[in-house]
Amino acid sequence: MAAGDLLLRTQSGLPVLARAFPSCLCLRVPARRRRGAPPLTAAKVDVADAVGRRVRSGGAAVPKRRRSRRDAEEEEEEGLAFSRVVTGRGRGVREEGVAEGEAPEFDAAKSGDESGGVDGSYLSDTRFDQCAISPLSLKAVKDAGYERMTQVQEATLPVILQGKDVLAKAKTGTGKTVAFLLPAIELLSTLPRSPSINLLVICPTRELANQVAAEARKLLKYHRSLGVQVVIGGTKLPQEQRSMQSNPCQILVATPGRLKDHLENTPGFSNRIKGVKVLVLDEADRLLDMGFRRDIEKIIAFIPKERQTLLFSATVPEEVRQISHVAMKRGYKFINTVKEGDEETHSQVSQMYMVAPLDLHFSILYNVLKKHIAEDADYKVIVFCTTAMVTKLVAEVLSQLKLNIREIHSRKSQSARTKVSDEFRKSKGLILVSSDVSARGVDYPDVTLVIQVGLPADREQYIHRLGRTGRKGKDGLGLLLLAPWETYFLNSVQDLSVSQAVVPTIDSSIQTGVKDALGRVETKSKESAYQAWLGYYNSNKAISRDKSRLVRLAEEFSQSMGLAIPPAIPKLILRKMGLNNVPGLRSV
Ligand SMILES: Nc1ncnc2c1ncn2[C@@H]1O[C@H](COP(=O)(O)OP(=O)(O)OP(=O)(O)O)[C@@H](O)[C@H]1O
Repeated sequence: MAAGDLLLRTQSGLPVLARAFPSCLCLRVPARRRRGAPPLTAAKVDVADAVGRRVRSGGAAVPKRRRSRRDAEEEEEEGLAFSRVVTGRGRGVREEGVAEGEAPEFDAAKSGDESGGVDGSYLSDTRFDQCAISPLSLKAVKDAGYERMTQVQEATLPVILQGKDVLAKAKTGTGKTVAFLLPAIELLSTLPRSPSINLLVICPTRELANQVAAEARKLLKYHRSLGVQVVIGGTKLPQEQRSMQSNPCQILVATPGRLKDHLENTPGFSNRIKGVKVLVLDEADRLLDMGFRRDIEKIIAFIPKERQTLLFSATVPEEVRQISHVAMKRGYKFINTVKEGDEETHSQVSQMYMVAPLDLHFSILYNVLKKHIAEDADYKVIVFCTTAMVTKLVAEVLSQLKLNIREIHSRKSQSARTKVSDEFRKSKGLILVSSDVSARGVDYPDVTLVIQVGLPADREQYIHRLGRTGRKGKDGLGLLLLAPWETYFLNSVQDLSVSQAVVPTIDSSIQTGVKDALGRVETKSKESAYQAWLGYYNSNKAISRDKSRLVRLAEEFSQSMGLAIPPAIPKLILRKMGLNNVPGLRSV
């Protein structure tokens, strides 16, 4: 342990190594918040009690496109789909023992040793060459550099090979993709060659679909008769149609919206899909939640009942188990590799939250990023924001502050998204400002810090976003930045090891820098961000109940961007949000 390192004890009692800032005098042991403990009281940092609240999805101008042609992901980010609601699933929480002045500063340095502190606990003792897979797959697995199976791979492979339906839960970054692809490819390799689609993998985002296809290509390296294709929104439909016609592949990876498009508009496609023997819902809980569920049900109606179905995710809320029969046979097997009493997040990822009024958020964000960059030359950060337009704004402000920023969200063209995603995967010394398009599944190696600004959509989204760091047993850091009125969210993560950090002292140079940067950002970006912010928080049941409070909070957000008065919003958008005639909102 290096000088200056301190041993933190997480809520689960596991020691986590953290290197404290020299300035951090009082580092306390984060206490475990227990289920059933009383609710959080006031925020413990010395900050003014701001008002406000944040909601899911906000929308600037709404383009006229048919719903069926769009991914639910896209709609949410544009504020059209308000079905997915931010909830702090109150379990009654007490914030234990974090007294004023006692919370540690956010430790912006990567915890663990220089190598990233790889621990092998996500791996099992079983080697791939010890299991019943074909020599062709084994060769490909070796070429990919995989020797031992991960725990979820070891647990699911034999069951899937037996032909059973499986619902599998395993922590983020522990190899779920190979866990479903490998046995499915084994099955496919025994089938006679045909132009049918035999394996259909559905993913909630385009980046994830591309990534799953890339992993499949690795595993198919020596299975020369099998091929994989991707169909995702944001690309040219006729091009995909032509490519499927000229080279029909047995494996199809798709996002739901585009898949439906092909079912409705591509001749012969619904026949090809009748050949599906294995259906995979990756990020199953997301695909079965209200945002996607109807699309998934429609798609499933086209697929033969006689099939094997595999549902994978790092989070499987009880509701998902209840409705899993939508996709699976009743006798399915639930394989949960998260041990009883263990947390759904990784113990080697230090999780902190900070509470501060909105008008400090840009400065805090800048401060934390600067410190992290100074501490870690190989920094690689993802900053998650609530909506596409808020993401754009935050990226613009941070770019103005001369940080090395890339931006990704649903309003970017697919080619720009793919370019940024590929670059971020390969790079270090980069900050990705992202909406929830990067929240699930995407495997960017060596992310050193994940910052979540504002209320995550729900507990699951918090876990998945955090899961972009600490993959494959490596160390990581997570920071959740909330306004005082957002702390109710902590109730829903009270069983995770999330500790409070004090708000750092923001010196005047940071404040001035942020103010100037905001001054250089176009008013249009701020207007769009305001509108999106309003839409997002308006979709939060708890907040939208009190419209005058919502309006007040939106005004606070508008002020935090340096606007003197909140922007006017097109009448049509206000009507779509159900906010027409709400006092305090201006319309055009
Ligand atoms: N047996 C293995 N040994 C070493 N690395 C592996 C093994 N299997 C998969 N990996 C690698 O582990 C990383 C994480 O895998 P993957 O993205 O499938 O995780 P995941 O569990 O699906 O994560 P998430 O919950 O975030 O979607 C990938 O880079 C993958 O190539």
